[in-house]
Order: sequence, then structure tokens, then C-alpha cells
Amino acid sequence: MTREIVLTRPDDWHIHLRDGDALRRTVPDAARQFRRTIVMPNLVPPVQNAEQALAYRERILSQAKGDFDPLMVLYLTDNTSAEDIARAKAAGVVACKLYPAGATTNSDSGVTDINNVYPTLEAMQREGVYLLIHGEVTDSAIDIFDREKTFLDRTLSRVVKDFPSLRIVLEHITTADAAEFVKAAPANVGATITAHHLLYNRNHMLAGGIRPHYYCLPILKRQSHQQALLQAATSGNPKFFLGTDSAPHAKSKKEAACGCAGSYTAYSAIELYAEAFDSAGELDKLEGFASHFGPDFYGLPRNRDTITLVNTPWQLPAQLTYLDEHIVPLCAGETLNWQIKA
Ligand SMILES: NC(=O)N[C@@H](CC(=O)O)C(=O)O
Ligand SMILES: [Zn+2]
Ligand SMILES: [Zn+2]
Repeated sequence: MTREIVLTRPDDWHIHLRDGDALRRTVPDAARQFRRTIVMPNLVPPVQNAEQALAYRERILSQAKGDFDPLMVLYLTDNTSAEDIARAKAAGVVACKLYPAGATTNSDSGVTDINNVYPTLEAMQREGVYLLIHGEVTDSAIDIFDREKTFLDRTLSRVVKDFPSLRIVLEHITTADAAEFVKAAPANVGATITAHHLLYNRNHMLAGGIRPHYYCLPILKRQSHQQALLQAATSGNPKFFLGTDSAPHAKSKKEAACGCAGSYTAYSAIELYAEAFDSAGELDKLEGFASHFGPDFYGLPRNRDTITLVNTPWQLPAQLTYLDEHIVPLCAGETLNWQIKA
């Protein structure tokens, strides 16, 4: 029997669209399902001020049709000033992204010590600019599987206490610890969860061969963490909402001796989430997570139009064109049970 579900059109509260010719791939893929996207600023060089954010937004819109609405984010550095924040706010920038320097792809210009940005966080709190966080420590003495948990203990708990009215999103959470932290935190703290962290754990990446397309940061954790994330996403708790962290890297840079971190999910993101929610028997919780809780947290209206998902199996292509070569979407060549009805 064919099943269908109708959802308020979803939004993606964390995505990497990159720049230049890459936008021809990433923007239509995202716009196929999402209306708004929170666009990550980790370009080279990063998006650091209002002018750069507005110019980047125009380049994105030049590849978009319809009412696709990219929401812009500044990349925090040790030197981001209170004036940068005020000008960004006036230009419609919604958030700043904290990358601990060295934590992930294109984070070299990130923050070297959280104390360096305390005056900036003060300005953000005052202006109502959101703080989005890649929550991992970069301390080489800390095991890569523990870096998120250590960030909660060493940094985030302090920031939450010191800035009680700053709106904070802990991005792409990967552990039961992060889910618990966010649940217990005050209402100004939320989190995004990716489809791949709901569908996979580190066994998928490392058992029976190393699979580079599952390699992203924060890295996939053990199965009990995957289950805790699935529980949080399907709980109906409005602090947890959709953020794909779709991050394109050319096939040759992923399938390499030192492969890049990032998984490309934009091509079939909502279908991957449907797969995850269905596996937990919680498909009726998908709409809140994908379409309601994000705009509610950001104080924006929910979308008015809808998309329909139908359980007609389809096969993902082995690869997609990207720049001058290819990109391998997550689940390449595999069959998904849900698809957007044309
Ligand atoms: N998630 C990733 O593994 N990679 C992201 C950066 C990020 O979100 O940390 C990227 O820009 O490629
Ligand atoms: Zn990140
Ligand atoms: Zn990301």
C-alpha cells in the first residue's frame, strides 16, 4: 500500500553551500526541499562582515528559483567587533558561527580562546544575533570521540551561564551527552541534528572497511549515542530541529589518503530524515522537527506551503556532477523508501 505524508515545507538550519560554480549544484539540491537555509560562512576566506554576507547571499540567489531564502551567518574570529555585529544585524544577518580554530573544515581563522570573543558575545546578546556553535575542543590530548563532551564541560556550560539571554544553537550534535545538555539547558539553547547522525554510527564507517563518505565532524559515535539522538529528534521536544550539515567535497578529496570531513546529504536530505524517523516508527514526529521547531526557535513564521513524501522506493545515483568532477552523495547507489512526490 502506498503511504503518503504531507509536511509543512521544511527548512535547513545548517548547510554548506560553498561558493562559485559549486552553487549550481548545492543551491538547486537544497531548494528542491527547503525554503530557508542557514548558510554556513566557512568559505575561504570566511564570511566575516555584513558586506561579504550580503554579496554571498546575492551569489546564492543567482542560482535559485522561486522563494528560496538563504539566511546569512558571520564567521566569528578573535577580531570580530561589536560594530561588526551591529552592522550585521542591520543588514539582516541572523547569526554568528563559532568555530574553535582548527576544529573542522576551514576553521583556521576561528576563535583561539573563547575569552577573546566575550565582548562580541555580549554585543550579540544585546542585538539579538544568534550564536551557532561547532562544539568540539581542539586539544590534541582529548580523544576525537570525546571532543564534543569535553566542549560541553569546558566551554559551553560557562557560555550558557554567562550569557543567559543569548540564543544559542549547538550544531550537529552527536552524543547522548549533548542531547542531555540541551534538554537540561534553559529555553534559549537548542540543537540541530543531521540525518547521517540519526542513520549511522561509527561501525558503519569503520567495520568491514573504512568508508570515507561517512567521515564528517563531529565524527560518528557509538550506537548508543545514535539511539539517543534518534530519541531526542523524535521526542517532540522543540529544542531539537533539522540541520543537515550537508557539506560537499569532491570525490577525489574524500577518497584520499587524508580525506576531507563532510558528508553530502542535500540531494536527498528530507528523504534521509524520513528514513530515520520511519525506522523508529515515529514518522508523525517528522513535521515538528523538520518544519516547525526551527522557525519557532528563530522567531520566524512557519512556511505556508507543503511537500508530500510518498513511500515509493528509488535509487540514488552513484555520483553527481560537482565543479569539474564528481561528488558522492551519502547513500550513493542505495535505495531509499521515501521520496518527494513530484
Ligand atoms: N561537518 C563537516 O565534517 N564538515 C563541514 C564543516 C563543519 O560543519 O564542521 C564542512 O564545511 O565541510
Ligand atoms: Zn561543524
Ligand atoms: Zn557544518
